[in-house]
Amino acid sequence: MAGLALHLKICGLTDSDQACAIAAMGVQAIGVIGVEGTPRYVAPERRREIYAKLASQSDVERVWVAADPDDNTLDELLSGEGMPSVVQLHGEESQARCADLRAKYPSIRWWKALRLRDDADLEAIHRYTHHVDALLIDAWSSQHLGGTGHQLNPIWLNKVQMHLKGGAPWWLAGGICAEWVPNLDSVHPFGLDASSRLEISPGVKDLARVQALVDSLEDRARRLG
Ligand SMILES: O=C(O)c1ccccc1N[C@@H]1O[C@H](COP(=O)(O)O)[C@@H](O)[C@H]1O
Repeated sequence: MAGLALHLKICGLTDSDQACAIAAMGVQAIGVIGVEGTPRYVAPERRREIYAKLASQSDVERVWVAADPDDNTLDELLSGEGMPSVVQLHGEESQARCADLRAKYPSIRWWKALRLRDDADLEAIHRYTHHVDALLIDAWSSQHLGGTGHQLNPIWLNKVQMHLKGGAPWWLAGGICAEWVPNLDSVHPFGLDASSRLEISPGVKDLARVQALVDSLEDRARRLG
């Protein structure tokens, strides 16, 4: 994928063949959901199969999306074949918890998802940014932790971006798809994280929509070049 300036993570995969097909499109990260009771949840053994197959065929980041994982779960899942390279914390983890996990598992990269509603939520950026390897900025929903397709207001994103300056690299999530890319001209995340707007049904991606997003990022990179 020559010329793609923004990194791309495709999240919510449930099938190893589809995960590998998307990795082969040149994306940098593939996410699998480990939050029980959510529509794209994949059980631990199957997650391991997906990560193991990805690791054998590509060098993409293998992201485990978790919400408030306990110590036993972490000890069990962050060892052996088919482990993730990144844990994306999508729950209520405090900044102290993030710092502890990062110190305890230094070979894993720790990303913290922040679900933002309004200006009052922006102080969280400053609390977390020096305790994680990356932040993931997502849109707020009162009912779901993620995977909602809700998009952040592109004008407000300019303000969000000012708070992120000088901190950890950040990924932008929330309803990302090819049609949304033109909103990014003045916003410069490290990468984009896309899921539900690329789907046929929860956990099943439409590869044509994934390819359209890849293509639109290449066009953007050429245009801003
Ligand atoms: O996708 C899910 O089902 C999910 C469940 C629980 C926590 C996080 C989840 N998804 C994360 O949310 C972002 C944004 O999704 P979308 O593009 O707005 O649908 C997704 O990439 C995951 O990281």
